[in-house]
Amino acid sequence: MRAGFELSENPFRLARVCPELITFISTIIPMAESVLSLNDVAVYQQENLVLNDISLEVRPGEFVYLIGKTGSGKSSFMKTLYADLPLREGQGQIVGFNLKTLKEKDIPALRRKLGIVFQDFKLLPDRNVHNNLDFVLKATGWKDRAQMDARIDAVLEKVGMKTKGFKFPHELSGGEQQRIAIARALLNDPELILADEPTGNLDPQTSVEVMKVLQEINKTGRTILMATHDYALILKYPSKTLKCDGNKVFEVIQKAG
Ligand SMILES: Nc1ncnc2c1ncn2[C@@H]1O[C@H](COP(=O)(O)OP(=O)(O)OP(=O)(O)O)[C@@H](O)[C@H]1O
Repeated sequence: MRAGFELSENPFRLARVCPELITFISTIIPMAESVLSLNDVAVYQQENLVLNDISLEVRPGEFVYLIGKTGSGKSSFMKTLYADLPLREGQGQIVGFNLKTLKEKDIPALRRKLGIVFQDFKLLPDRNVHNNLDFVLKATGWKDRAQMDARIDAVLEKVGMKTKGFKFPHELSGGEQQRIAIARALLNDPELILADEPTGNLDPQTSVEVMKVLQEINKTGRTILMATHDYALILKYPSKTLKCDGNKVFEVIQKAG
Protein backbone atom coordinates (compact mmCIF):
# COMPACT_ATOMS: atom_id res chain seq x y z
CA MET A 1 0.00 0.00 0.00
CA ARG A 2 1.29 3.47 -0.73
CA ALA A 3 0.35 6.51 1.27
CA GLY A 4 -0.14 9.88 -0.41
CA PHE A 5 0.88 10.68 -3.99
CA GLU A 6 4.13 10.11 -5.75
CA LEU A 7 5.87 13.16 -7.16
CA SER A 8 5.70 11.69 -10.65
CA GLU A 9 1.87 11.99 -10.63
CA ASN A 10 0.36 14.47 -13.07
CA PRO A 11 -0.56 17.48 -10.86
CA PHE A 12 -3.56 18.38 -13.02
CA ARG A 13 -5.02 14.85 -12.63
CA LEU A 14 -4.39 15.12 -8.91
CA ALA A 15 -6.22 18.43 -8.85
CA ARG A 16 -9.32 16.69 -10.14
CA VAL A 17 -9.27 14.08 -7.39
CA CYS A 18 -8.10 16.50 -4.72
CA PRO A 19 -9.52 20.01 -5.38
CA GLU A 20 -7.52 21.64 -2.54
CA LEU A 21 -4.47 21.04 -4.67
CA ILE A 22 -5.70 23.58 -7.23
CA THR A 23 -4.89 26.45 -4.88
CA PHE A 24 -1.48 25.03 -4.19
CA ILE A 25 -0.73 24.32 -7.87
CA SER A 26 -1.71 27.85 -8.86
CA THR A 27 0.95 29.18 -6.49
CA ILE A 28 3.73 27.07 -8.04
CA ILE A 29 2.72 27.06 -11.73
CA PRO A 30 2.11 30.58 -13.08
CA MET A 31 -1.06 30.75 -15.18
CA ALA A 32 -0.36 31.48 -18.82
CA GLU A 33 -1.07 35.18 -19.21
CA SER A 34 -3.16 36.43 -22.10
CA VAL A 35 -1.34 37.74 -25.11
CA LEU A 36 -4.52 39.62 -25.98
CA SER A 37 -7.46 40.42 -23.78
CA LEU A 38 -10.43 42.59 -24.79
CA ASN A 39 -13.35 43.61 -22.63
CA ASP A 40 -16.45 45.30 -24.07
CA VAL A 41 -14.41 46.83 -26.85
CA ALA A 42 -15.98 48.86 -29.66
CA VAL A 43 -14.19 49.41 -32.99
CA TYR A 44 -14.83 52.60 -34.95
CA GLN A 45 -13.87 53.86 -38.40
CA GLN A 46 -14.09 57.61 -37.83
CA GLU A 47 -17.59 58.12 -36.41
CA ASN A 48 -18.95 54.80 -37.69
CA LEU A 49 -19.30 51.96 -35.23
CA VAL A 50 -17.94 48.83 -36.96
CA LEU A 51 -17.92 46.30 -34.08
CA ASN A 52 -19.05 46.45 -30.47
CA ASP A 53 -19.22 44.44 -27.24
CA ILE A 54 -16.06 42.51 -28.10
CA SER A 55 -14.76 40.47 -25.19
CA LEU A 56 -12.18 37.81 -25.90
CA GLU A 57 -8.88 36.37 -24.87
CA VAL A 58 -5.99 34.90 -26.81
CA ARG A 59 -3.51 32.81 -24.85
CA PRO A 60 0.17 32.17 -25.59
CA GLY A 61 0.70 29.58 -28.31
CA GLU A 62 -2.81 29.75 -29.78
CA PHE A 63 -3.51 29.93 -33.52
CA VAL A 64 -6.72 31.90 -33.97
CA TYR A 65 -8.58 32.67 -37.19
CA LEU A 66 -10.70 35.77 -37.66
CA ILE A 67 -13.30 35.29 -40.37
CA GLY A 68 -16.20 37.30 -41.72
CA LYS A 69 -17.68 38.72 -44.90
CA THR A 70 -16.12 41.62 -46.78
CA GLY A 71 -16.77 44.80 -44.83
CA SER A 72 -17.60 42.94 -41.59
CA GLY A 73 -14.71 44.63 -39.78
CA LYS A 74 -11.77 42.20 -39.78
CA SER A 75 -9.19 44.77 -40.89
CA SER A 76 -10.63 47.43 -38.58
CA PHE A 77 -10.35 44.93 -35.70
CA MET A 78 -6.71 44.17 -36.58
CA LYS A 79 -5.93 47.89 -36.92
CA THR A 80 -7.27 48.49 -33.43
CA LEU A 81 -4.92 45.79 -32.14
CA TYR A 82 -1.83 47.38 -33.66
CA ALA A 83 -3.01 50.86 -32.69
CA ASP A 84 -3.65 52.13 -36.18
CA LEU A 85 -7.14 52.89 -34.89
CA PRO A 86 -7.43 54.18 -31.31
CA LEU A 87 -9.32 52.16 -28.72
CA ARG A 88 -12.10 54.54 -27.73
CA GLU A 89 -14.43 52.22 -25.83
CA GLY A 90 -13.79 49.23 -23.60
CA GLN A 91 -10.57 47.78 -22.23
CA GLY A 92 -7.80 46.13 -24.21
CA GLN A 93 -4.45 44.60 -23.26
CA ILE A 94 -2.10 43.32 -25.93
CA VAL A 95 1.42 41.92 -25.35
CA GLY A 96 1.59 43.86 -22.10
CA PHE A 97 0.34 47.20 -23.50
CA ASN A 98 -2.89 48.88 -22.47
CA LEU A 99 -4.60 49.95 -25.71
CA LYS A 100 -6.86 52.41 -23.92
CA THR A 101 -4.07 54.43 -22.31
CA LEU A 102 -1.49 53.90 -25.07
CA LYS A 103 0.29 57.12 -26.09
CA GLU A 104 1.48 57.96 -29.60
CA LYS A 105 5.09 57.60 -28.42
CA ASP A 106 4.43 54.01 -27.21
CA ILE A 107 3.22 52.76 -30.59
CA PRO A 108 6.69 51.82 -31.99
CA ALA A 109 7.40 49.76 -28.84
CA LEU A 110 4.04 47.98 -29.18
CA ARG A 111 4.66 47.22 -32.86
CA ARG A 112 8.09 45.83 -32.03
CA LYS A 113 6.37 43.16 -29.90
CA LEU A 114 3.92 42.40 -32.70
CA GLY A 115 4.75 40.85 -36.04
CA ILE A 116 2.37 42.28 -38.64
CA VAL A 117 1.76 40.60 -41.99
CA PHE A 118 -0.42 42.17 -44.69
CA GLN A 119 -2.19 40.83 -47.76
CA ASP A 120 -0.06 42.98 -50.09
CA PHE A 121 3.32 42.10 -48.49
CA LYS A 122 4.45 45.76 -48.24
CA LEU A 123 8.10 45.07 -49.11
CA LEU A 124 10.24 48.07 -50.12
CA PRO A 125 10.63 47.73 -53.92
CA ASP A 126 13.91 49.66 -54.19
CA ARG A 127 16.07 47.23 -52.21
CA ASN A 128 16.78 43.53 -52.04
CA VAL A 129 15.43 41.07 -49.46
CA HIS A 130 18.45 41.36 -47.18
CA ASN A 131 18.22 45.14 -47.18
CA ASN A 132 14.45 45.07 -46.62
CA LEU A 133 15.10 43.14 -43.43
CA ASP A 134 18.15 45.21 -42.53
CA PHE A 135 16.01 48.37 -42.82
CA VAL A 136 13.63 47.06 -40.15
CA LEU A 137 16.46 46.03 -37.83
CA LYS A 138 18.06 49.49 -38.10
CA ALA A 139 14.70 51.19 -37.56
CA THR A 140 14.16 49.14 -34.41
CA GLY A 141 17.51 49.95 -32.87
CA TRP A 142 19.83 47.09 -33.86
CA LYS A 143 23.49 48.22 -34.21
CA ASP A 144 25.83 45.21 -34.26
CA ARG A 145 26.46 44.22 -37.90
CA ALA A 146 27.30 40.56 -37.17
CA GLN A 147 24.20 40.13 -34.99
CA MET A 148 22.02 41.78 -37.62
CA ASP A 149 23.31 39.52 -40.39
CA ALA A 150 22.85 36.46 -38.18
CA ARG A 151 19.27 37.50 -37.38
CA ILE A 152 18.46 38.05 -41.06
CA ASP A 153 19.88 34.61 -41.91
CA ALA A 154 17.89 33.01 -39.08
CA VAL A 155 14.51 34.45 -40.11
CA LEU A 156 15.10 33.72 -43.79
CA GLU A 157 15.93 30.14 -42.88
CA LYS A 158 12.68 29.87 -40.86
CA VAL A 159 10.65 30.70 -43.97
CA GLY A 160 12.75 28.59 -46.35
CA MET A 161 14.28 31.60 -48.17
CA LYS A 162 17.89 31.57 -46.95
CA THR A 163 19.34 31.70 -50.46
CA LYS A 164 17.12 34.58 -51.67
CA GLY A 165 18.60 37.51 -49.74
CA PHE A 166 20.05 39.13 -52.88
CA LYS A 167 16.74 39.11 -54.79
CA PHE A 168 14.62 42.21 -55.27
CA PRO A 169 10.91 41.92 -54.43
CA HIS A 170 9.91 42.08 -58.12
CA GLU A 171 12.13 39.04 -58.76
CA LEU A 172 10.07 36.92 -56.34
CA SER A 173 6.72 35.19 -56.71
CA GLY A 174 3.79 36.31 -54.54
CA GLY A 175 4.26 33.35 -52.21
CA GLU A 176 7.98 34.10 -51.88
CA GLN A 177 7.26 37.77 -51.17
CA GLN A 178 4.84 36.74 -48.44
CA ARG A 179 7.48 34.44 -46.91
CA ILE A 180 9.83 37.43 -46.79
CA ALA A 181 7.07 39.52 -45.18
CA ILE A 182 6.66 36.76 -42.57
CA ALA A 183 10.45 36.68 -42.04
CA ARG A 184 10.34 40.45 -41.53
CA ALA A 185 7.56 40.01 -38.96
CA LEU A 186 9.76 37.55 -37.05
CA LEU A 187 12.84 39.81 -36.82
CA ASN A 188 12.15 41.15 -33.35
CA ASP A 189 10.89 37.85 -31.94
CA PRO A 190 7.28 39.04 -31.58
CA GLU A 191 4.94 37.78 -28.86
CA LEU A 192 2.00 37.86 -31.27
CA ILE A 193 1.77 37.74 -35.05
CA LEU A 194 -1.18 39.59 -36.59
CA ALA A 195 -1.71 38.42 -40.15
CA ASP A 196 -4.40 40.28 -42.11
CA GLU A 197 -5.44 38.13 -45.10
CA PRO A 198 -1.88 36.85 -45.62
CA THR A 199 -3.00 34.51 -48.39
CA GLY A 200 -5.47 36.94 -49.97
CA ASN A 201 -3.28 37.57 -53.04
CA LEU A 202 -2.08 34.00 -53.49
CA ASP A 203 -3.34 31.03 -55.48
CA PRO A 204 -4.64 28.03 -53.48
CA GLN A 205 -1.44 25.98 -53.67
CA THR A 206 0.79 28.91 -52.69
CA SER A 207 -1.66 29.74 -49.90
CA VAL A 208 -1.15 26.28 -48.45
CA GLU A 209 2.63 26.72 -48.64
CA VAL A 210 2.46 30.04 -46.79
CA MET A 211 0.05 28.52 -44.29
CA LYS A 212 2.53 25.69 -43.62
CA VAL A 213 5.13 28.32 -42.76
CA LEU A 214 2.71 29.98 -40.32
CA GLN A 215 1.84 26.58 -38.82
CA GLU A 216 5.53 25.78 -38.31
CA ILE A 217 6.04 29.15 -36.63
CA ASN A 218 3.03 28.48 -34.39
CA LYS A 219 4.46 25.05 -33.45
CA THR A 220 7.54 26.78 -32.06
CA GLY A 221 5.23 28.45 -29.52
CA ARG A 222 4.36 31.71 -31.23
CA THR A 223 0.83 33.04 -31.04
CA ILE A 224 -0.87 33.89 -34.32
CA LEU A 225 -4.10 35.76 -35.08
CA MET A 226 -4.94 35.50 -38.75
CA ALA A 227 -7.81 37.24 -40.56
CA THR A 228 -8.88 35.28 -43.60
CA HIS A 229 -11.59 34.67 -46.18
CA ASP A 230 -10.07 31.35 -47.08
CA TYR A 231 -12.44 28.67 -45.76
CA ALA A 232 -10.51 25.91 -47.55
CA LEU A 233 -7.46 26.74 -45.41
CA ILE A 234 -9.53 26.71 -42.23
CA LEU A 235 -10.89 23.28 -43.10
CA LYS A 236 -7.41 21.99 -43.89
CA TYR A 237 -5.86 23.50 -40.74
CA PRO A 238 -8.70 23.67 -38.18
CA SER A 239 -8.16 25.93 -35.20
CA LYS A 240 -10.01 28.30 -32.88
CA THR A 241 -12.12 30.61 -35.06
CA LEU A 242 -13.61 34.02 -34.30
CA LYS A 243 -16.22 35.49 -36.60
CA CYS A 244 -17.11 39.13 -37.31
CA ASP A 245 -20.80 39.36 -38.11
CA GLY A 246 -23.55 41.87 -37.36
CA ASN A 247 -21.16 44.24 -35.54
CA LYS A 248 -20.12 41.45 -33.17
CA VAL A 249 -17.13 39.12 -32.81
CA PHE A 250 -17.85 35.65 -31.47
CA GLU A 251 -16.23 32.22 -31.45
CA VAL A 252 -17.61 29.69 -33.91
CA ILE A 253 -17.18 25.95 -33.55
CA GLN A 254 -16.23 24.09 -36.69
CA LYS A 255 -18.55 21.21 -37.48
CA ALA A 256 -16.82 17.93 -38.20
CA GLY A 257 -17.16 16.55 -41.73
N1 LIG B 1 -10.61 54.28 -43.67
C1 LIG B 1 -11.92 54.10 -43.51
N2 LIG B 1 -12.75 55.14 -43.30
C2 LIG B 1 -14.06 54.96 -43.10
N3 LIG B 1 -14.67 53.76 -43.11
C3 LIG B 1 -13.90 52.68 -43.33
C4 LIG B 1 -12.49 52.79 -43.54
N4 LIG B 1 -11.99 51.54 -43.72
C5 LIG B 1 -13.03 50.69 -43.62
N5 LIG B 1 -14.17 51.36 -43.39
C6 LIG B 1 -15.52 50.77 -43.20
O1 LIG B 1 -15.49 49.95 -42.06
C7 LIG B 1 -16.23 48.76 -42.26
C8 LIG B 1 -15.36 47.54 -42.01
O2 LIG B 1 -14.32 47.51 -42.98
P1 LIG B 1 -13.07 46.52 -42.86
O3 LIG B 1 -12.09 46.89 -43.91
O4 LIG B 1 -12.61 46.49 -41.45
O5 LIG B 1 -13.79 45.12 -43.21
P2 LIG B 1 -13.11 43.72 -43.59
O6 LIG B 1 -13.92 42.68 -42.91
O7 LIG B 1 -11.65 43.76 -43.28
O8 LIG B 1 -13.35 43.68 -45.14
P3 LIG B 1 -12.45 42.93 -46.25
O9 LIG B 1 -12.63 41.48 -46.00
O10 LIG B 1 -13.08 43.38 -47.52
O11 LIG B 1 -11.04 43.41 -46.08
C9 LIG B 1 -16.77 48.83 -43.68
O12 LIG B 1 -18.09 49.31 -43.62
C10 LIG B 1 -15.87 49.84 -44.35
O13 LIG B 1 -16.55 50.54 -45.36
